[in-house]
Amino acid sequence: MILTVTLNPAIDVTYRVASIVLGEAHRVSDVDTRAGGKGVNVANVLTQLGEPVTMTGLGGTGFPLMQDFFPIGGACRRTLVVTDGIDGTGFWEPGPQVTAAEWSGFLDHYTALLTWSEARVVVLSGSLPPGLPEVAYARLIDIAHAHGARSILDTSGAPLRLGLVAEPDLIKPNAREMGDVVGASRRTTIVASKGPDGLEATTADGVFVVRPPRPIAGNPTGAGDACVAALARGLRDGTAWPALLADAVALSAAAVAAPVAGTFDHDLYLQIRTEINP
Ligand SMILES: O=P(O)(O)OC[C@H]1O[C@](O)(CO)[C@@H](O)[C@H]1O
Repeated sequence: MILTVTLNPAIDVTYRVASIVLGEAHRVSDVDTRAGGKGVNVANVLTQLGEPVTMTGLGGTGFPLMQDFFPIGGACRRTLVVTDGIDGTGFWEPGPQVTAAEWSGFLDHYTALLTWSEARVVVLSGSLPPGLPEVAYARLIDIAHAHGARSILDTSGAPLRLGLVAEPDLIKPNAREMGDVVGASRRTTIVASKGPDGLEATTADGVFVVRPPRPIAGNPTGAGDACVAALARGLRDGTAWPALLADAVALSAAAVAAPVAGTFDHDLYLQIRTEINP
């Protein structure tokens, strides 16, 4: 089983417009509203792939997908993506203020989940809401490792730099985040996402690069989450790096082609997977 952790989930709103012009008013042709946040998107992609997954995190008021989320008193944030079908522009609210008692309650809840769920891989994704310590991810990685689970960390800035101290098994920085991973332990695999140029994995077995066979237009929001879903499945199964990266590149591209984050175009995924064929 794969456990995804979303400490700062969101109600993701996606607006479709004909084109985006700064300083102008826009007529919205389509509105999509759904529960999101990076770990939720990873879990949704894994579910569509038929993989067993459990979601947890901090569920503020108004967050509709409570399941194994730990309830907190603040309101769930919203995020907004405006897309013209060729690209997307995102606006991320900061999230609710989390109290020390809520964080401590979540740590107990998370430890209990790891004890009974037999999670083999824990995916920790996204920003931290206000009030959480910047070492939050390091703490959660330590607990995951103590329960025999492997860990994937997908975040940025101080939570990423401090999370590295706990030696996550895998991180997935983009070009902007590469400066944050300079001190990463040799035990941590770095899968650098290079946008349209694909993925480069620096691993204990060497460096592997896989590029998408052709450019895909659409809404790139959530493509990184689809990539993490493939990496989590591959880490759980011990898939060899060339095949694992091909899977992650194909799933990311198929997510760009889907209109909203947390979904992907299944036919395109299989097609690109065959085209890469490592
Ligand atoms: O947690 P953050 O880094 O603020 O990112 C949140 C956002 O990222 C996405 O997961 C896309 O990757 C959106 O669904 C949105 O909720």
